[in-house]
Amino acid sequence: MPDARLVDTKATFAAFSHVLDARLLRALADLGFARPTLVQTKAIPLALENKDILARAWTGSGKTAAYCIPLVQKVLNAKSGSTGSSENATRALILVPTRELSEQVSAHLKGLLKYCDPEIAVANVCSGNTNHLQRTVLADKPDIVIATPSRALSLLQSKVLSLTSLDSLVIDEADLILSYGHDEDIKQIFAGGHLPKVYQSFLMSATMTEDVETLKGLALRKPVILKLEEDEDDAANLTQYSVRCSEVDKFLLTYVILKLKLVKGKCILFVNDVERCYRLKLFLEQFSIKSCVLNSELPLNSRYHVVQEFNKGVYDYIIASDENAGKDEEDSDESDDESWRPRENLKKHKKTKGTTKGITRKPPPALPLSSENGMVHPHRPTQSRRSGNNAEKAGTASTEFRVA
Ligand SMILES: Nc1ncnc2c1ncn2[C@@H]1O[C@H](COP(=O)(O)OP(=O)(O)OP(=O)(O)O)[C@@H](O)[C@H]1O
Repeated sequence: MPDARLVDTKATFAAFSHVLDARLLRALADLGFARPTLVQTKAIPLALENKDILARAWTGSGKTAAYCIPLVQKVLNAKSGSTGSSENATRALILVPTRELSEQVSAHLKGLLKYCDPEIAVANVCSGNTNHLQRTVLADKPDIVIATPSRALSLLQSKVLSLTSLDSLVIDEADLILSYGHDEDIKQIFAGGHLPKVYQSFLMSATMTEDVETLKGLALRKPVILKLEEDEDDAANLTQYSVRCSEVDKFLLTYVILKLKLVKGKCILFVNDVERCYRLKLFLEQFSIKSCVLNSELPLNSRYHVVQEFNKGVYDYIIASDENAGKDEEDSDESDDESWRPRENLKKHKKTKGTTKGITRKPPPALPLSSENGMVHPHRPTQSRRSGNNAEKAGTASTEFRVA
């Protein structure tokens, strides 16, 4: 449920009955969506007028439905035969940075399509299905495809996915997608002749970053820009402290900070490389401070296990490394886990130092972590950042600090 301040109290979904299919309205009612959020009120009619949209609104403000509702409606229109052919064709592609998000979007669409099944088919090609299964699913030309850019590109290049009938392209989490190492893939999707000449694009983002500007140039033509957040940026909610000390004192200082509870509650400690994770863990163990280690050398299952243990309270401290272990993730099963990418916080941190631009197929696959109510998630939490802030006020959220 979005923050009450993000809901449009003057609007109802019923007011969209002239543009939205009754089945969609029924599904929205079943989902408990009585009123649209602000971003939905603005985006839905504009999207149905085929405008390119850049929507910037807080996490948890309902951006997913803001593009999914018009997407579904447009597919229904196209399939009704009045505005197009009823032949099977992929008409919408939703690009997301991580598999986790693809699952959320897929679940959301499933709810919206409750009464349109089987008329509209959705394929989430980020999920753990085998290539063979994905080929079979895509052979039926599902109406809506959800993919990470790397997956979409490989399916396009192998001609398993065809976008010749594409009506709508969505880039969700546009502020994160490039920092998750997808920049080359995205460029190739746009430059590789995979897209038709005319289609509508949506860029959905929680923040306005240089990456969003880059994507805007690539994906949008004369977009309507919806800016539905206050001019408050994340940094306004953060306090950053730094202590200059010698290398030999760093671990000791970390111990003192934890021991004296200068940092309260759960804590994520960032270090520069994998080896240092273990060194700091061993160091803290000498003082009976238990911690767990999280880095890109651990297998996927272990990483999730570590995060779960942290969330359950088995450990109060995660020592995490940003270092890219350098393994070729492209062909392994784990390549699907694109949640193992730098966190937006890290990106912003680097940005302030002016070092993020020109990302190629990098970047250090830092951490899939974000914290919400003290819980760590392998992805940015879906709740409003504001609720995260409240949690911090309540003293329950985790803290992050860097032992460089
Ligand atoms: N109009 C609405 N009425 C009630 N609940 C809603 C409405 N729109 C969205 N929600 C719910 O609010 C929550 C947050 O929505 P959503 O995940 O779409 O936000 P978002 O802006 O896309 O966030 P993110 O930036 O993380 O992608 C979800 O649980 C969603 O089901």
